[in-house]
Amino acid sequence: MAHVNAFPRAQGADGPATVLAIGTANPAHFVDQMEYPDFFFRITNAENKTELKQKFKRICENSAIRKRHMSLTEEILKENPSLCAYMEQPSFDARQKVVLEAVPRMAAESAEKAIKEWGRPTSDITHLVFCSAAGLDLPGVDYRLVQTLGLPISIRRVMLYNVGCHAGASALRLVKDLVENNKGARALVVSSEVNVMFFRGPDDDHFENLIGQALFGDGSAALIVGADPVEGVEKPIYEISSASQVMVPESEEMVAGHLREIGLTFHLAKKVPAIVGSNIVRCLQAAFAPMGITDWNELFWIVHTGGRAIIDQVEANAGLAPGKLAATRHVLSEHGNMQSASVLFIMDEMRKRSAMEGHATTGQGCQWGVLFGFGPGISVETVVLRSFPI
Ligand SMILES: CC(=O)CC(=O)SCCNC(=O)CCNC(=O)[C@H](O)C(C)(C)COP(=O)(O)OP(=O)(O)OC[C@H]1O[C@@H](n2cnc3c(N)ncnc32)[C@H](O)[C@@H]1OP(=O)(O)O
Repeated sequence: MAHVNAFPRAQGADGPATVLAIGTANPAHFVDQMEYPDFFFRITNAENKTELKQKFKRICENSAIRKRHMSLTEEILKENPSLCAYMEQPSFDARQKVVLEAVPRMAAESAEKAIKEWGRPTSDITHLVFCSAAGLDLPGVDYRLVQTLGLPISIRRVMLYNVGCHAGASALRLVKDLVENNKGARALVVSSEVNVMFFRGPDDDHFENLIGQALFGDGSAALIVGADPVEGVEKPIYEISSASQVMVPESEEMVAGHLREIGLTFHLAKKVPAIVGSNIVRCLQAAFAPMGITDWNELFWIVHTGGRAIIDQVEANAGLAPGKLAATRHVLSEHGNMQSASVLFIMDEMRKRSAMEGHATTGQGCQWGVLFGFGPGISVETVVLRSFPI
């Protein structure tokens, strides 16, 4: 009988996990946030709900969102009236049809961009982490990506499916463990999100549905992550220095989603922004105790674009100077809430604007940074990043 020592033991990397490339993609179609209330109430045959429309309009105006990219075009919505109903008609099949085309297409596009920036052959990719909150299909989008991108069939795949908005940060936490414990590993991390599962018409008694209709947009982001970058070949962007997760006590139904024949119904409590805000300093203290950092303005910041009020609460509770959340607010404005992809988009925006503004590091001149992912329950992911010189 073979002894257990006959199996090769994984050897750890020397250094920490490092982001080596980032790519993003969105559907070409987008909606102007100021024009959206007229479109939304027209396409859902709800123009008689004038008071509700006025309130929706105010929320769109206060959302700090300029535009959102969407897979759902007017043509698709007209062809599938069940998507425009509130909850009267089963619509799961119609939703799945859009999801099954859009999610892998955007995923492949963002991954191709990341691989191109990275500059090494796809045969060097050893792990694939894929996350999405949209739809279910087997084999999953991870499998399809291996085929489309020509990745090795021996690639080690992990799916983070229907985790929620914090999954982009969860993927960073997971990939840190994967690449630091497998010497030479190179992981492709892909998030691809569409808001197709929960698009629906308005209802007088369910205002939180309309909050969601005002916030979410579609997008995909991909990263290449590995430890010990090869000098002269790979260009490090951020080190993933630590990653932790916490469940906010007694928050089970604060943010919740339930998948039914009518698609995904969700619950958003009014106090979500306040609760997220009141937990921020505790998470920062735990994450930055090893470095002795207590001034949160010393950090560069990446915050999930849950909604303008959530970002405001984080800013106020951490006592941040104006401009600290500029990259986050820019992604909110241009894309809305792209669920798990949002924080990965902000990582990209942060390094690009750092270079454009002439900063010394990829973190707007700061050495250390924090990335916050928020999701259902209320789950909070805190990731400590270290920038690199530009
Ligand atoms: C945890 C995560 O972050 C994970 C996720 O991504 S899930 C999505 C999380 N996002 C949210 O929960 C949205 C947070 N909210 C916001 O960002 C802002 O409220 C907004 C941009 C949507 C609107 O901005 P605003 O107009 O300044 O907000 P505010 O004045 O508080 O609310 C406007 C109205 O909506 C109502 N409202 C706000 N949130 C509501 C909710 N969750 N459910 C029902 N009604 C709500 C308010 O009661 C208010 O109604 P009245 O005008 O009748 O008083």
